[in-house]
Amino acid sequence: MKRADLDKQPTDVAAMFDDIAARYDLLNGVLSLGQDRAWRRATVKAVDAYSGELVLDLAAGTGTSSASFAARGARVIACDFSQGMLEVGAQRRGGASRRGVTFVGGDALHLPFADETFDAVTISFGLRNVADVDLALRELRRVTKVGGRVVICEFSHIPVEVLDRIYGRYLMAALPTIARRFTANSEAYAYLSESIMAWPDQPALAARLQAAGFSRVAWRNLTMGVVALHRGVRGD
Ligand SMILES: C[S@@+](CC[C@H](N)C(=O)[O-])C[C@H]1O[C@@H](n2cnc3c(N)ncnc32)[C@H](O)[C@@H]1O
Repeated sequence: MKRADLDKQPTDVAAMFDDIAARYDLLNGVLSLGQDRAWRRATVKAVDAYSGELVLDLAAGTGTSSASFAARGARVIACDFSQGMLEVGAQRRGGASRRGVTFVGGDALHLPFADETFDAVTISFGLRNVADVDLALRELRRVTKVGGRVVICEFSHIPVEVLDRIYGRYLMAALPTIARRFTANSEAYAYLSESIMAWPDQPALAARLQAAGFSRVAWRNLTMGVVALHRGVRGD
């Protein structure tokens, strides 16, 4: 059983997701108490992709969100460095390039795309897992066209302290226990809890987006801040 630690060594992270790929989407629904669908709908709305646009869905995993962007007519590159996640995604869609979604292997820290390629770039529940968040943000900016947009959907923090503490208890105690019933690799879900607790809050992530060169940065809380949607624009 593979699990990553908070140093997020790329080989450990990729191996962990290879390991859980087959049950990944099922577990998302269970552990989020069904909220994941609403989070994805909000992300699709924020990306606001339209017909003819080229969208990068980075750390796309099995391409669950990528499919929703493509359903609006955009062409979507679903990029990830876990071969296992990409394979499950391609299998479910009947091929590695089908119905507007093309699965591509690639590392967020060295994106295999030319400068200013995409109309919009987005990453859902992926940024928290990369070893160098600031480098990944700079890479996202590099491949975005001038005037293009970035949308980050990531677990975050509930701004009301007492609620955040209760949520922290769910993360550290209940979540791995529930995961144990559904997957042989419950250790991966202990990593999930730890990495959420250690993740920067909403204003701190916004500051890092700005430091990476995005402008008009703003965010919106979903489920009281359990998840936050950050967005920004590449200004020049
Ligand atoms: C929690 S999953 C999210 C998958 C998908 N975006 C979703 O919303 O279901 C995190 C994904 O990030 C990918 N990932 C983590 N670090 C990465 C990196 N440096 N480059 C590319 N993908 C990465 C993992 O392989 C995994 O598929």
